[in-house]
Amino acid sequence: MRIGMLTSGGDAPGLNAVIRGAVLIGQTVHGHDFIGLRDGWRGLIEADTMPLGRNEVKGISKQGGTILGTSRTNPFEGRGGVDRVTEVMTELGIDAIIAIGGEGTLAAAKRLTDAGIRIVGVPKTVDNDLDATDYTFGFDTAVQIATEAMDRLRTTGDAHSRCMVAEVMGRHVGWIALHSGMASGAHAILIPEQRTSMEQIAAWVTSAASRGRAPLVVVAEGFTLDSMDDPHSERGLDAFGRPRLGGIGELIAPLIEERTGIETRATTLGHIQRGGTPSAFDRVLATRLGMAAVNAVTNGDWGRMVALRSTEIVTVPFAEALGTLKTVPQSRYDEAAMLFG
Ligand SMILES: Nc1ncnc2c1ncn2[C@@H]1O[C@H](COP(=O)(O)OP(=O)(O)OP(=O)(O)O)[C@@H](O)[C@H]1O
Ligand SMILES: O=P(O)(O)OC[C@H]1O[C@](O)(CO)[C@@H](O)[C@@H]1O
Ligand SMILES: [Mg+2]
Repeated sequence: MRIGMLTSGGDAPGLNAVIRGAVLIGQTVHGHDFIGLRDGWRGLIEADTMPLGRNEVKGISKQGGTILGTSRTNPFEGRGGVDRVTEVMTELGIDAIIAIGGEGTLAAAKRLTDAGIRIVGVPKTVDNDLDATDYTFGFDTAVQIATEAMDRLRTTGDAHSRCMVAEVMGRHVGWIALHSGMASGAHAILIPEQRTSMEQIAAWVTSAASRGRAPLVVVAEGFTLDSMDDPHSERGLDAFGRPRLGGIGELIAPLIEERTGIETRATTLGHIQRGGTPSAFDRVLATRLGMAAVNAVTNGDWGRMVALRSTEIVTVPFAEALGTLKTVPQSRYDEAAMLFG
């Protein structure tokens, strides 16, 4: 079979390991050949391709980013649509597509599969918010990067007896904040799932400072104070028309200072969390997902994505992956909150 492969949506460390795992197992075990579709669905709609063989995937599992490029192109907009996708696949001799992306990419893949296009999905998001898989690759790396940054913020905070606010990614869910905050011993972790008042945050900060600690507050970009209607956004809209988040840390830092009298500084980690070399865990998970995606293509498991369940890689229907987001359960937040202040 000739398999077209694309990466779509925000990048995540491990994308290249998926690509390598798929190409190696696909060529050596199943005799498939591969063609790279550049910049997500755009490459499919515009028939913009690149060679994708053993040579192209040599040594790439430790590289961040994606050798295929990515975009937030909607395959149904502009020149796109089912007829155009079918036309390009016929023209390029593509029998099936492996689409690697988050819930948006998989929603587009589902619509195309429902119309008869042969697609298998690979879940991707640093936010770890896809319900059908226990973990997504990229999350472990993002948590590691964020934890290292917080360890550094704590030493400079200690030196100046300041409160440090660290903003991490997490549009809808607080997994990165919860894990990096727990790992670094944060005095408060603020996540999208839990609206919190400034009074409560100030109380945690004051409590930590009263024991001689320099307070560390970890906040996910999608967190909302109980006084806010929507997550903080000051950077316009993304290519899909959604508010770009970021800046909540800078917003709450002066409010903490005002209420506690403790000098407070904010740092936004931003895309540093998504860049650079993936952790060993993410490389292994991504490689296994890539290999499993090719097995799914070989079996004709169209409309399904590969997923991690416990230690096994399984396949689940797109619909299951798209149902609900995997939010931080109340019990996990309560457990972490016992250590706040
Ligand atoms: N329901 C949908 N139907 C068709 N296309 C969609 C749908 N939802 C999203 N898309 C398209 O898929 C693209 C990728 O989705 P999105 O930008 O949300 O990234 P993602 O794959 O979810 O990854 P990320 O984790 O970065 O959000 C969108 O920019 C949009 O063009
Ligand atoms: O800056 P970009 O590429 O639009 O991505 C930002 C978004 O991507 C994510 O990292 C993953 O979906 C979100 O946490 C964040 O809102
Ligand atoms: Mg998305």
